Amino acid sequence: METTFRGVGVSHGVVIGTVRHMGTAVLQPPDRRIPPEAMRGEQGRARRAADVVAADLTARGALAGGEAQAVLEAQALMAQDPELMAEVERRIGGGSCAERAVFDAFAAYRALLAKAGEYLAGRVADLDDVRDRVIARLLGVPMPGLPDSKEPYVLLARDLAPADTALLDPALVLGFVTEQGGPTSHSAILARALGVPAVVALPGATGVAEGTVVAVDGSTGEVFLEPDARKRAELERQAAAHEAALASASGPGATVDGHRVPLLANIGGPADVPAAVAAGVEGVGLFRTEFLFLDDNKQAPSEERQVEAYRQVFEAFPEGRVVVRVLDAGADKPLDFLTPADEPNPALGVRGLRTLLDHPDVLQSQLRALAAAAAGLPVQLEVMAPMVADRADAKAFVEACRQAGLRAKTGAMVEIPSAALRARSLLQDVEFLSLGTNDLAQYTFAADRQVGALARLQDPWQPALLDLVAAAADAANAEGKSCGVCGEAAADPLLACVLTGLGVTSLSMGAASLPYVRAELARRTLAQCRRAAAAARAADTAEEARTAARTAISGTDERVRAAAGRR
Ligand SMILES: C=C(OP(=O)(O)O)C(=O)O
Ligand SMILES: [Mg+2]
Repeated sequence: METTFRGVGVSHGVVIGTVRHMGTAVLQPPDRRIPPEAMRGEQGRARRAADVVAADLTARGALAGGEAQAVLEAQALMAQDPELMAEVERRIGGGSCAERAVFDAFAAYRALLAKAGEYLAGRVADLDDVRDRVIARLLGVPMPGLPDSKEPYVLLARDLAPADTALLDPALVLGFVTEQGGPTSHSAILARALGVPAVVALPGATGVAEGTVVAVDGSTGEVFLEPDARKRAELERQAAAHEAALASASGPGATVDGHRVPLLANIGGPADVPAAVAAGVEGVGLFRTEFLFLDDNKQAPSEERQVEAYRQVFEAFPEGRVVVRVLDAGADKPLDFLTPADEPNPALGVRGLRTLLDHPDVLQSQLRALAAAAAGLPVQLEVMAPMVADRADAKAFVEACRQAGLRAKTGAMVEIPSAALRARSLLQDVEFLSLGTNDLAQYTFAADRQVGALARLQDPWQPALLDLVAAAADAANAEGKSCGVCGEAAADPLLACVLTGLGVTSLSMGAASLPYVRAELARRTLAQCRRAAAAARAADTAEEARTAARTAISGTDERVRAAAGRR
């Protein structure tokens, strides 16, 4: 029978596929004692498990080829190492069960390797992986790490760490569902970057059995187990209608009655530029520069390296607008050489602009590199600071830009409620605002964005968050300045219309979301967007705001009819 679960949809689209689990590393198996008559059988079980793991590693090596093959073959040899197997059998002879004997024998071998200098010590991680695989095989649980599958699948996991996601093969992962993570977590941002449907914060997701067929609707957050033929047909129809709507919209962002809302890209470096250009973005609304600094946790990258990376991005958008955010270190992006190690609450500590004002040399070097990279190019460079709290912060940032000789528009990110409430005061110094709704939600609701259990409070449809967006947009409007959104809120098509109705002047998002936002905006008039915005703000909960906006926006409008008549 079909069962439906609901989590938080974070990456659009519908997909139907077979579930494969992300395996977790094996914890220490209990020391179950076995009677003497079971020992031979147990030794055979251990040998067979090691043989199967070795054969599997060799087969995967042959498939991968190159350097990966050498590594996997070396691991296969470890699994069958005669001395190691003899030690496993000796321990089983002493009364240990196979899982525990493997765990203890590998631990002894591991200690030897770790002591044996750099090269062998580097192989400790490979040895641990072999141990976890043999134990997983003995326990009959999924292998650790990403599933070994040649067939495309829907990945189920408690959460996905950046290290796991770096290895994801977009050709195999049809979509994913996680138990933890909120709309602004790593898993969600990655899903959007890959362009696969995803649902996060779904309690009990990992309880769904391997091999179950599921349909994942990344827009509504619904996950259907074993959908029947009728449900599949309905979902496929919806997906096809969606694709057709996407294909019909192109060009710059605008409502059907011609109110322009530039659609810009969020990028993390030059590697994200091709996808952004392919999606037809009108520029970059958020260039997160942290990527350059994360390579080396001990020092800032040289000015020359920075110039090279920035220039690559600027050259890709000749005459386009590129909004660069200066380094946002601290909290979820700590850097050893900048972030204090002893903060009791790093999200409320020295991060973002606060870090840079404490390290003016790092800020000056970055601003000089930006100026040098833009020199002689027609790019419209805008530079903004993360985590601006008040006018003193805004003033200090503008002054730093002036000192570095940077000729660019200067702006402030609105990520702290104080900045939204006093936006007009910030705008006496900066030339534009950009709403970072991920952090703005975190600080408005005192809800850590990394904690999946608080997903309800990080929902960007929360009316209190919409009130703060309206306050910032109204202030910018009154000052004749721009106010964009570059947080994940801009990637939700219906919410993008609401933000437009609230008066924001541009929307910046991961490239994969852009066609959905463009298509939705192109179906609505500005008046409809405004009605949806008013209805959402009048609601009391995020869920009610979503429903109210959906109802308000779908009412017919004279200008829609007029626009349709002209076509
Ligand atoms: C865009 C934002 O910045 P980041 O997600 O990089 O903190 C935000 O906080 O909304
Ligand atoms: Mg932020």
